[in-house]
Amino acid sequence: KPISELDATAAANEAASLRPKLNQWRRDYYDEDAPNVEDAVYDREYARLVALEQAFPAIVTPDSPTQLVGGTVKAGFTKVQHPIPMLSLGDVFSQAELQEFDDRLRQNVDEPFDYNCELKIDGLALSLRYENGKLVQGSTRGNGSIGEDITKNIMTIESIPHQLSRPLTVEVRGECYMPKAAFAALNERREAAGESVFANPRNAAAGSLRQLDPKVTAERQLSTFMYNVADYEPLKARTQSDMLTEFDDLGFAINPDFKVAHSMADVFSYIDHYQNERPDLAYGIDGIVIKANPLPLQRDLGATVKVPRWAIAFKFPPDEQPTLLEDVEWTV
Ligand SMILES: CC(C)(C)c1nc(N2CCN(c3ncccn3)CC2)c2cc(C(N)=O)c(N)nc2n1
Repeated sequence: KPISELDATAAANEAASLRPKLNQWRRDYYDEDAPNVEDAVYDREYARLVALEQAFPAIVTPDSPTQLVGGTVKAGFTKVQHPIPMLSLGDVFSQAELQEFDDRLRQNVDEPFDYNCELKIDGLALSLRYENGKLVQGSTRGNGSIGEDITKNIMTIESIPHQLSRPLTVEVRGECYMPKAAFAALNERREAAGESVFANPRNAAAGSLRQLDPKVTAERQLSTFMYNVADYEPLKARTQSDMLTEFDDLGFAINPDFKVAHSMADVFSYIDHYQNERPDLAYGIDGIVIKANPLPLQRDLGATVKVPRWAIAFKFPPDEQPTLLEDVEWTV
C-alpha cells in the first residue's frame, strides 16, 4: 500500500517484517558470498524500509539495516571498470589434452619457447592499481570487465604493499586467498558463535574480501600471490618468470613454487610433484597454470574472446573431502 495510506502501527509492522529478511540477505551476500536473492529484489525491499522509516521516524530500530555504520547499507560496492580486461583461463583435465594444447600452440609459433609453471591458487582474483608507486585502488575481477571496488578492504591485507620500491604506474593482478589454517580457525570460531561456516577457503576469502566493513576483512588473515600485469610496459621483465621475480623486488608477495619448464616432460613432472604435494601446502590449489614464458610472445599471441592463447590451466580432480576440523594441525 502507498505509505501515505498507512498509520504508524501498520508501518511499524511492515518494517518489522522487512528487517529480518534484509539482514539475512545481507549476511548471505557479504558473508557467504552466496547471494540468495537478486540485487533488484534486495534493493526494492530495502528502499521500502527506508521509505517507511522516513515517513515514521519513531519506528526505526537499532538493528535496522538502515542504521549500519557508515550510514545506509550500500546495496553493493562501487563498480570498477577494468581498462584492460581480466581474462579467463581455458582448462584441460588430462596430460594428453595438455600435450594437444602444446602441439597446437607450437604450430602457430616458429621459434622455440619455454613455459612458466605456476600453482593455481584457489582464491579470488583481484587487481591492484598503483600510481607513481602508490596503491590507489583495489578491485575484484567481477566478470572480467567490471569488478567491485574493495580498496579499503585490501588496505588491511599485510602482503599488499601500499608503496612499491619503484615509483611505477602499473596495474598488477593476482589471487587473494585464505590459508588452510586460517580457514579452519575461522570456521571453528564461527561454529562456536553459532554462525554459519564457510564451505571452503575460496568462499571464505571471497566473503572476507567483500565485507562492507574493512575491520572485518582485517581480522580474516587473507594473503595474496600476484602473477600478472595489465600492461607489461612499466616492467623490466621480458619473461613471465622474471616478472614474478620483479614483483618480489617491487614488494609484492609471489608464490615461490613457480618453475620454468624447457619441455612438456618438465611440465608433467611439475604436475606430478604438486599433485602429491597438494595436501601439505599451506593454501588450497585447484591445479597448475602453464604460460608461455616470453612476454612478447604472450602479447603477440593475445587472447580469444576471453582466454589467452598462450596459457592454459591444468585442473586437478576436485579436492577430496574437506579436512575435518579435528584433523587440522592446530597452529597456536
Ligand atoms: C593472466 C592469466 C589470464 C593467464 C591468468 N589468469 C588467472 N585466472 C584467470 C581466470 N580466473 C577466473 N576467476 C574467476 C572466474 C573466471 N576466471 C582466475 C584467475 C590465473 C590464476 C592463477 C592462480 N589462481 O594462481 C595464476 N597463477 N595465474 C593466472 N593467470
